[in-house]
Amino acid sequence: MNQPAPRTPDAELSQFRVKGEIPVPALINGLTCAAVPLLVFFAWRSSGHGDPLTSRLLLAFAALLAINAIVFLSLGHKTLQRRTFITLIIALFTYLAIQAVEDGSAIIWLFAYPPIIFYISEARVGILAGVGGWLAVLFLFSPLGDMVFDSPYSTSFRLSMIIVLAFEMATCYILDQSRRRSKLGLIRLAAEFEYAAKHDALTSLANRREGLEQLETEYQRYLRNGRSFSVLLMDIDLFKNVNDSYGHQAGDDMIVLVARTLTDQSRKVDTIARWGGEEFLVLLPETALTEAAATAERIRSAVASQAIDCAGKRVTATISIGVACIQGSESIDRLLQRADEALYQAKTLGRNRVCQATEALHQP
Ligand SMILES: Nc1nc2c(ncn2[C@@H]2O[C@H](COP(=O)(O)OP(=O)(O)OP(=O)(O)O)[C@@H](O)[C@H]2O)c(=O)[nH]1
Repeated sequence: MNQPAPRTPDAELSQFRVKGEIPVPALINGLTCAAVPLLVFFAWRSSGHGDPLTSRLLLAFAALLAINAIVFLSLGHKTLQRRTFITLIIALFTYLAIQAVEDGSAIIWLFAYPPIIFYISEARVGILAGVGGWLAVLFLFSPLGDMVFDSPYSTSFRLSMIIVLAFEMATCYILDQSRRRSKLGLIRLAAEFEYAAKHDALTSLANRREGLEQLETEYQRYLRNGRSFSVLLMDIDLFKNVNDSYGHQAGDDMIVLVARTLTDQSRKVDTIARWGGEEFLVLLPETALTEAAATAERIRSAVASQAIDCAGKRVTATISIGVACIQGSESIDRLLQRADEALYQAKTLGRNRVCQATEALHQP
């Protein structure tokens, strides 16, 4: 009965955006806008330094980043945009490091890599890409890397770079985890608020507002496809006596017991709502009057067979039910009014019974 509020798995975090958060595609486009002129500038400098290969490659990276942004703006494919961007920046940073572009100072741009990679990827990918990048730099600066690439970096620069990069990776990871946890907390809070707004706190059934919403949805479906639906309006008999004789807590227990019985006796497609204090409404989609009356009878009999325990005493309850099936072009209000009239009839006929709102007697 006490269903928890819906939970959001970590993997689905990226599908939600909290207010104020920069969307990943927008961040990538922004970084692209900043990177393209920078790359063109450094390409121009490399050309001036007599390094046409680096110049051409930097221009190629600039062009590919721009194309990636244009493809995203035309197709809107977020995953393609993100993966292409990650691939391009990994290739770019690798080239900057290995070729010691700008007399080796271009490797400092590597510090931009961890915050970007953690922000735009899932946590797992961020860790893999971050640690992978750091290990690649470690290899480049190792004696083995020296043999392969012959880098010009000094020993003290290598040492500082490796340590500071590891420090930055760890800091980015911690901050990113904190950001993700905060976001998850906000999403869960929003889900709990939404759940509380639609459900009754005592029984966890839909509340009256949610019941009316479902009724409206079913009504619109009926207007479209003509498939009738029915409602059961029910009320616990002489409930005031339970409160007066056994206390308010016993009354609450009785309400919970009836709610649980209704849930057990209904289909998954039915909506069960706590309509008022000791009043409930069951919405039966695609159900005619005869079928609805049979369901009501089954519910009535199930409730009558249950009891709550009050200080060792078995206290039973009965309910009266009014059944109505939508007809013609009547409104929801009119349908509920007919169900209410049938419920009133069940009460006046002696309670613990089901009464149908017959079409002949109750034309809209
Ligand atoms: N324990 C408890 N009592 C409630 C709750 N909501 C409403 N009630 C009580 O339910 C009682 C409803 O009583 P009435 O409307 O007079 O009807 P009844 O005694 O059920 O009699 P009939 O409907 O004519 O069979 C009132 O005493 C309300 O105080 C609730 O959430 N918990």
